[in-house]
Amino acid sequence: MPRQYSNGGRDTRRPSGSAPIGSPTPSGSLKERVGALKNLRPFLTMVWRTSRRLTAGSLVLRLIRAVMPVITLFVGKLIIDNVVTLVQAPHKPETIWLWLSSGLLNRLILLFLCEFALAVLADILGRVVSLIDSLLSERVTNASSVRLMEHAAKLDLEDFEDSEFQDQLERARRQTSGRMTLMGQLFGQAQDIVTVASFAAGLIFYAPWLIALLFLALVPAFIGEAHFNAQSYSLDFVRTPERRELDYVRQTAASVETAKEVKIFGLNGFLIDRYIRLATAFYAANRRLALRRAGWGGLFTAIGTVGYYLAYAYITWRTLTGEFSIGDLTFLAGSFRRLRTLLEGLLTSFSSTASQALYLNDLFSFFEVQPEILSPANPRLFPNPIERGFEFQNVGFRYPGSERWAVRHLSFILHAGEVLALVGENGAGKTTLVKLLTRLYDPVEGRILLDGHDLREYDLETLRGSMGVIFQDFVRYNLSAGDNIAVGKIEARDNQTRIERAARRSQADEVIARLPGGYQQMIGKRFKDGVELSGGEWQKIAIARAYMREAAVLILDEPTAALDARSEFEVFQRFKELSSGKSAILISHRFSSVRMADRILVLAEGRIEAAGTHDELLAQSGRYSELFELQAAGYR
Ligand SMILES: Nc1ncnc2c1ncn2[C@@H]1O[C@H](COP(=O)(O)OP(=O)(O)OP(=O)(O)O)[C@@H](O)[C@H]1O
Repeated sequence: MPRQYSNGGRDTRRPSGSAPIGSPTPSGSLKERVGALKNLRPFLTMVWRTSRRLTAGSLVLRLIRAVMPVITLFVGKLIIDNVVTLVQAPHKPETIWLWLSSGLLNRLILLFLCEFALAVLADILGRVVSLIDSLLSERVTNASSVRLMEHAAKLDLEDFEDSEFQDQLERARRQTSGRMTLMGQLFGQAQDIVTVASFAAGLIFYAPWLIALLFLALVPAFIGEAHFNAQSYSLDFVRTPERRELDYVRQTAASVETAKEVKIFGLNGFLIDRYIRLATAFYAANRRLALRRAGWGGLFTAIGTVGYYLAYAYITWRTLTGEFSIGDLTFLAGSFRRLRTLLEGLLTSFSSTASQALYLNDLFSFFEVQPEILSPANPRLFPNPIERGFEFQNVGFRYPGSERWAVRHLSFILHAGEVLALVGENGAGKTTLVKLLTRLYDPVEGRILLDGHDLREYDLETLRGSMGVIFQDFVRYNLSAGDNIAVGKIEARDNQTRIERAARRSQADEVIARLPGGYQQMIGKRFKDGVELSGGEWQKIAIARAYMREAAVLILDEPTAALDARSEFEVFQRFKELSSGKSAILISHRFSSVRMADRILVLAEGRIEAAGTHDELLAQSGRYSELFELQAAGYR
């Protein structure tokens, strides 16, 4: 059941592989950008919910700051007018002391003090606002990252295995930190609007049509900005797969996980070439856009500058005719200049806000992806104990996007308390069967029953909680040895007795006893003082996770391939003893281990080819005995 990954209403589903860099979807059209403004509301709600105090603080202080420029400029005008009056006075005192004692300077001194106080206040407010903004934006980044992780945790495995979903996740992940400039920008816009209004009020009083001239002069710059921002977004959007590949290549070329193989195979050159090829394509596309943007941007700004000088000439002329005072001239020219800069900034930031809102689509549309594997409205509780067991009834499953059935017509029962082994060649469908049993996927055909009821009727959390599964590609957590076991039941992380019991059961206790830090020892090489383990040692630790869970169903999907023959034998013998009373599945390619199971299912090409005990299957002289003989011959 292929699903559609939402991306702001655009259909970007395309065949796997990637669009060439610079392909024109999405368009980032005006309609699309205006539509994206709806994202600002949930975004601002997210900011507000993160910290009401900081958000309100930032806004209030910004509003105070907003009116300060016009007041400062006006005080400047009063100072100049006052100076002009004093200069023109017929009898001027001769020394500074006489000036001061005459009282003529009182008004000027007061105005100076005012301007000084305003400058200091503006500086303090500016610093406090940027402090608040940086604290707030860090908190918003953290909060949205947490929300992203929480949401990702709800989604299906199917989602994670889909490359388009990975692109979407990558875009969303970038937005958690990437959009923080947006917050400052929106708040800044609110502040600038108030400042513009205050300057405009002054200008309207003196020369209303100057404002019209100003707007006209700025329109081309605005349209240009909007256009290039949209282009930039669509370039970014279509390049997500390449960007992920770029990150992947960089990570592969330089990480602890890959260093061994990269060195031995001498892959550095290959990886670096690949990186350079991708990065060069990125650079070329970026450069093209940057050059066009710079060219057009320069032209549009020049139009704005012409507008400014026309207005300046007009004000100067009216000052010459005596209609405006020298103070008026400085105030008006200053207001006009500031207004132009502010409006230019505002118009471009409006356009960039609209584009950034497009980026928010990536984040919010990720939150809209809903899991399909869910608990029903009135779920059944997992039976304790399991009475009859699990029954596969004609189960078939195809991976999304695949024409081939990974398993089909599977019908068998895993009885309560039974240890069942699955054997079969690579790709036979063993892991898929386990994924279906644990509801990582739901069957496409048929159904799986637990004690007579469809698995889908049970509460998903308790169902998964009742299963201790270790896959062949289990995770090697760069955590302490104890925590590596505790992840099997993270709620019991502080229960050291339980951790040690699980370790004994999987023989991980012997591994841990040799570690310098014991259970506290950091394992894996990623962090300081980490100790690397051998493949088999990692597996023993991972198997302990299954015991840590103390679950009703135990499944080992071949996490034992790296164990030496004796260890695997012991691990499985113990697994058999410990799973008494539990239903268990073990998957292994070693017949010495498989033969311990109560019953063995032989899978071939997604179907059950034979079933029985070791001896029964040998007697049938089918694939099982053939594979057994092959392996036995290797030891003779
Ligand atoms: N995530 C996936 N998406 C698409 N196809 C998959 C996926 N995982 C497995 N398959 C396909 O399903 C089939 C069964 O795979 P499965 O992993 O169940 O085999 P297996 O018996 O566990 O093999 P092995 O012994 O190698 O672990 C294979 O043909 C494989 O290519």
